[in-house]
Order: sequence, then C-alpha cells, then structure tokens
Amino acid sequence: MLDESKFDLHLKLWALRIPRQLCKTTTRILDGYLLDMARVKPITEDPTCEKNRYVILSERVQTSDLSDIPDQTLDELKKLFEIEVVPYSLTLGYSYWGADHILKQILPPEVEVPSSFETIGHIAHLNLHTELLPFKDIVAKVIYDKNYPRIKTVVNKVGTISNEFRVPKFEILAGENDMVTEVKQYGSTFKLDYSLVYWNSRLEHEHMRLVSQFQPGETICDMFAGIGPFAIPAAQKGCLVYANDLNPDSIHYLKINAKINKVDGYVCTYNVDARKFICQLMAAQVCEINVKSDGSMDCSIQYDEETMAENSKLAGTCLFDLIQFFPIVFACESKFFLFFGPLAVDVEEAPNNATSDLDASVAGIKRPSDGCLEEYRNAKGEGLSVACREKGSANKRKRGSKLPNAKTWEHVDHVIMNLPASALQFLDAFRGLIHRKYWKGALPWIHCYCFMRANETREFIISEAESALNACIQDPVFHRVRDVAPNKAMFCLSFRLPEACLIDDATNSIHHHSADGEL
Ligand SMILES: C[S@@+](CC[C@H](N)C(=O)[O-])C[C@H]1O[C@@H](n2cnc3c(N)ncnc32)[C@H](O)[C@@H]1O
Repeated sequence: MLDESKFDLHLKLWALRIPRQLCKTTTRILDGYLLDMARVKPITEDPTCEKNRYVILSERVQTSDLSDIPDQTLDELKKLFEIEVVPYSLTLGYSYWGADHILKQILPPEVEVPSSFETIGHIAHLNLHTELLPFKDIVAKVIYDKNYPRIKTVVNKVGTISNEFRVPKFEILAGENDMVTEVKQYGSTFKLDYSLVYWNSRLEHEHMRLVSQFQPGETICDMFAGIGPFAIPAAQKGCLVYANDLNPDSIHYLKINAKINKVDGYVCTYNVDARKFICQLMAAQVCEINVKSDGSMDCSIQYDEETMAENSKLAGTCLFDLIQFFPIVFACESKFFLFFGPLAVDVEEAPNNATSDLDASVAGIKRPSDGCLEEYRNAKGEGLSVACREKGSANKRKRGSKLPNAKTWEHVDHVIMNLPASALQFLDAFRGLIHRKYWKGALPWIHCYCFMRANETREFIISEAESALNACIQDPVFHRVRDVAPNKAMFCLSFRLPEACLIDDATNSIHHHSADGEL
C-alpha cells in the first residue's frame, strides 16, 4: 500500500489581498515575486469576500513587512490600493506531484526511475527492467494514478516472446483487466486485443515511411500483416492490398480495422503461413475440386497447366485455405472449378491443354452466382471470403484512384515482409514463383525487414537474402528503422525481385546467377 500522505509538502507563504479588478495590473507589477510552481495559480479566491482576490507571493518573500520586495515595486502597488498582507498555507500532496517525483522518493537510489512507457490506446506497457520487478506494483499504481483517465490499464511483459505470433505474455499490474483498445496512427484507427496480437507503437513512422512509397492504384501484398498498420493506410491511399497473417486473431482485427477505416472493399485478408500465401497468390495455377456425396472434397492442383509435380508446393493446403484465394468459381453439378492464373482472365481464353475435366466443364459454364458460393459454404459449413475487389465503400480512399485490373499472378507492385527475426528465410518462396509469360510490367519491390547485430554487416544481410533467392540483388536499399537493443538494430532491406528468380517459360526452368553474378 502506498501512503499518499508521505508526499505532502506544507508551505507557509504570504499573500496580498487585492480588489478583484486589479489582478492583471498587480501581477504585472509583482513579476518575479509571485508564487511560481507548475500547475498552481498564484491568484486565488479570497474566502472572506468575493470582491477580492489573494495574490500569492513566492517563497522568496519571507516576512509580512515585504522587505524582500523592492520599495519601488511596493510604491507602485500603493498607488493602486492599500497593501494588506495575509498568511497563506499551501499543501502540495500526492495528487500534485508527477510520477517521476514520487517514484524518486519511493525507489532505492541505486534503482533507475522508469522514465517512459509505451502507450497503446488506454493501456500503458511498462517493460520493467529486472531490478524494478520487486517494485512493479507500486510503480504501476503511480503510473496509473498520474495518467488516469488517459491510461486505464497498466501491464508489464512477462518473460521473453517465444511464440510465432510475436505476442508477449502480459500481467496486469493496475487498473481494469481490459486489453481490447483502439489506437490512432496518422489518421487510421486500429482496434486490437493487445494480449492476442502483435502491436508496436514505435513502428508508426516506419509504417508511414513505407506506405509513402506506394502509389494510388498499386497492388500490395503484406505477408505478415498483423492487424494492418501497413495494409490499412495503403488501402486508404488507393492501393489494393492482399494482407496475410498466421495469427487468426490478427486477421480478426485486421478485418475489423478495414471496416472501421472504410476500406474493407480494398483489403483482402488471408490467414495462412506466409510462404503458402505468396505461392498461392502469385503463382499461376489451376485447381479442380470435386465434392463427394458425403460432403468431403477432393482437390487437384496444376501449376502452369502441366507441371503437376509442383503440387508438392501446396501439399497440406486445405481446401478452405485455397478457396480464399480464388476470385472466380464455377460450379458444375457436384464439381467446383476454381480458375486462377491465366484461366481466370477470361473463360474463352482457357488454354487447349487444360485437363479434360476442365475442358468438359468450360463449355456452357456461367460466372459463379451467390447461390454457388452459398452451396460451397453449406457443404463446408464455414465462412468464405472471395473476390473482395469490387465490394464495399472507401470514403477515406484517395479520390479518383483506380484499382488495378491485373491479377496477382500478373502484377504486384510491392511485397511487405515485416517479421524481422526470420523474414529473410522466407525469401526462398520467390524462387521460380513468377512466370514471365503471365507477368506484366516490372517485378515487385520486396521490403524485407531484418535485424542486424553489431558484428554483422549489410553485405552479410544481402548475401543471406541472395542465397535465399538464389539470385543477385541489384541496388539494394537499406533503411535503419530503430535500435532494438544496444547491439541490435532493425532494418528494412528493399530491392526489386531479381529477374533471375523468374521461371523462364522457354526452358521452364529458373534462371540462375553464377557466383560472379553472370546469368
Ligand atoms: C513483427 S509482426 C508485424 C505485424 C505488422 N506488419 C506490423 O508492422 O505491426 C509479425 C507478424 O507476422 C505474423 N507471423 C509470424 N509467423 C508467420 C508466418 N509464418 N506466416 C504468416 N504470418 C506470420 C505474426 O502473427 C505477426 O503478426
């Protein structure tokens, strides 16, 4: 328990009783001799007469004869009114002092007073050093008292982050047990449960820096989107965003945030592993699903029409994962055909070498109706999210911005990879992912976040990225995001995906660079 009376400071001061209408002139004349303490006004009510005021004098004025004030100043006052000096007692208590003043008195001198905390909506995250842990409750109470009502919950991280969703465990030290909050960043609103999803307020500038590089109308893929701090502002700017996260709670809040910010028609959400996400989104593929009489389904996937071996890339993909990705669905009796890759452009352009099942069904096939999707939902008993590009409103989106027409296997402008601990290791997913014969325009920019330790160099990071891609990176751009520890910094490595990563359609093989960078 904190004894708040311990912080009371009793001051014995002097005040002048003056007519109310002379307050301004008197304070001007007494400049330098008035009480000068933060958050305490030197003019106050006279409890005995409402026509008068007390002008409280500074501690420098120690006697009632006012001998500490120059005669000249007093003479000036005497011209205005008859000087009347009264004793004035002032008590500055717990509520007056700031957290820093109180904590300095409570904590042992050898312990450093915590100077700041991260604010996430109404939550204060303390992140206390080990030496402060024995005092955590009292520190939290002071932080809570001094910042209420802006702060309603004070938490501290327990242990180190070990889970793949990058969400720390928290203990609530003071205030309400409520971890659902709202944060505003550069005009976007984010709702989140801080105990379930990743959030770092310190990345605010980085989110904006990267989004400022996107142009309205561009297509963005965010492989580790969290609750949307890149995705939402990008969509607000006029981009079409494909946003993925492995944490189902992140996707839950990402969807909510897209709605809150009125860009739900422009943010397509996915909840799969990032490697699977980028493969399914950017590879040109054909998929056939057979619904069996017992409601279960069979699925066969073709890459590039004939490369059935590539099926292994999607091994373990469940149908529900797959169906999230495909904007065009055809139904034919008990079969559903999901067309993507070149087939999705237009049914009439279906290549001759499509499988016989596909050939048979292409004749007379109609665009999917809501009924068809509904049928799938019923068969599967789960929600379905497809074809998000035309629905919804976007009041906050940049006026006049046009959504891109190209499909994601034809063109993507930027790929964001913000999982600094391991994003570099996901770069291998781009090997042979894109087919030159379908791709339109420039290859995407990859923005890959990473950590660099004091004993590592930029060249080392680039060589890691190049060996994952199995290709040389041209003109890499490094941006130092922030220092995360004394010998560890977070960087963003941006580069255009090298041509050498593409599948060369003539040979149906991936271009490789030799060691000296030649093709
Ligand atoms: C460092 S956070 C970044 C979130 C967000 N982009 C931001 O800037 O706040 C990394 C995110 O990647 C997600 N994640 C971790 N492993 C993943 C994986 N294998 N595939 C997809 N997402 C993953 C986590 O759930 C987390 O939300």
